[in-house]
Amino acid sequence: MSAQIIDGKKISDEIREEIRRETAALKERGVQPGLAVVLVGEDPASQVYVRNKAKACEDLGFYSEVHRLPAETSQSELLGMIDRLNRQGNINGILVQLPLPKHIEEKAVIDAISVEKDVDGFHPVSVGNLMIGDDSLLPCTPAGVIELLKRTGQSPSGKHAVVIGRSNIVGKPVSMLLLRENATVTMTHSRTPDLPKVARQADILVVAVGVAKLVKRDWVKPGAVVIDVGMNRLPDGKLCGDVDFGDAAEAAGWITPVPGGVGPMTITMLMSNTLKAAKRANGIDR
Ligand SMILES: NC(=O)C1=CN([C@@H]2O[C@H](COP(=O)(O)OP(=O)(O)OC[C@H]3O[C@@H](n4cnc5c(N)ncnc54)[C@H](OP(=O)(O)O)[C@@H]3O)[C@@H](O)[C@H]2O)C=CC1
Ligand SMILES: Nc1nc(=O)c2c([nH]1)NC[C@@H]1CN(c3ccc(C(=O)N[C@@H](CCC(=O)O)C(=O)O)cc3)C=[N+]21
Ligand SMILES: [Mg+2]
Repeated sequence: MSAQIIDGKKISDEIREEIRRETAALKERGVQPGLAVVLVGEDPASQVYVRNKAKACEDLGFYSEVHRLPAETSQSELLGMIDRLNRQGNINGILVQLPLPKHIEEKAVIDAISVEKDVDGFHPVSVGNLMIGDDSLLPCTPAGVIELLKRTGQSPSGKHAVVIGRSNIVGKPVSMLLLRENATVTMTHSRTPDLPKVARQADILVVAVGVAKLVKRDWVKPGAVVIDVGMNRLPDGKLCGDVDFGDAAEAAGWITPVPGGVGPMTITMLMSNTLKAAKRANGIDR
C-alpha cells in the first residue's frame, strides 16, 4: 500500500487565490492590508523566510514593510520599533522573526505587540483566546495543519489525533485546535514511554519535534493521516521532515511531504491573519 500525498503547495495556492480576491474587493473600499516583518540579525534561514513573506505580500496586493536590524540591536530599541508599528495606521500585522539574539528576551517582545496586530498568534492574550475558543488570530502553523486536514476531506471530528511535540508555537496550539475540531487528542513529548506504540493508535498523527526522520513505518497505523511539521536541514543542504517519508508512506493513507507540505501553509495563514486583522481594524466583518 502506498499513501496519497497531501499537496500543501497546491492547497496553499488555492487559499491565496481566495485571499487575493478578497483583498481586491477590500481595496475598492479603500482598505489595503499591511504587514510589518522585523528581523534582528543575519540568520540565513530567517532571511529566506522573511523574503518569502515579503514576496507573498506583493503577490496578494498587501502593503508590506521589512525592518532588518543589526544583531547588536538592544531590547529597548526593538521595543521602540514595535511601539511605533503598534501605532502605525497602515500596518495591520506585526511579525518579529524568531529566534531573537540571546541578549533579547523573547517574551518581552511578544508581550509588546498589540493583540489586534498579533498575526503570529503568540501573544499571551491570543493564546488565552485560543484556549477559551474566542475568535482570536490563530497561530499560523497550527491553523495551517487544520486547513490541510479539512481541505483534504479528513476532518478531525471523532478521530484520535496524536501530537508529537509540545512547544508553545506548534505542539500545544495544534493540540488545542484539534480538540476544538472535536478530535480526541493525545499530547506526547520526549518523556513519553513507548512513543511508537502511542503514535500507532493515531488516526491523525501530527509530528513537530525537530528530529530528522524520527517517525518510521511502524509508528503509523495503516491508513492514518500523517502531518509532518518538521523542517530539518541535512548536512547535504537538503530539507527534511521529522517523518521518514518513504518508509512511513508505506503505512499511511495520507501524508504531507517536506518541502511542499505544512511550510507553504504557514505563510498563507500569516496572510490570512493579516487580512482578518485589516478587516477588523476597519470594522468589516466576515
Ligand atoms: N513548517 C513550519 O512552518 C514550521 C516548522 N517548524 C519545525 O517543526 C519542528 C518543531 O518545532 P518546535 O515545536 O519549534 O520545536 P521545539 O524544539 O520547540 O520543541 C520540540 C518538541 O519535541 C519534543 N521532542 C524532542 N525530541 C523528541 C523525541 N525524540 N521524541 C519525542 N518528542 C521529542 C520536545 O519534547 P520536550 O518538551 O519533552 O523537550 C518538544 O516538546 C522543527 O523541525 C521546526 O523547524 C516549526 C515552526 C514552523
Ligand atoms: N515569528 C515567527 N513566526 C514564524 O512563523 C516563524 C518564525 N518566527 N521563525 C521561523 C519559523 C519557520 N517558519 C517557516 C515558514 C515557512 C516555511 C516554508 O515556506 N517552507 C517551504 C519551503 C522552505 C525552503 O525551501 O527553504 C516548504 O516547506 O515547502 C517554513 C518554515 C516560520 N517560522
Ligand atoms: Mg522552538
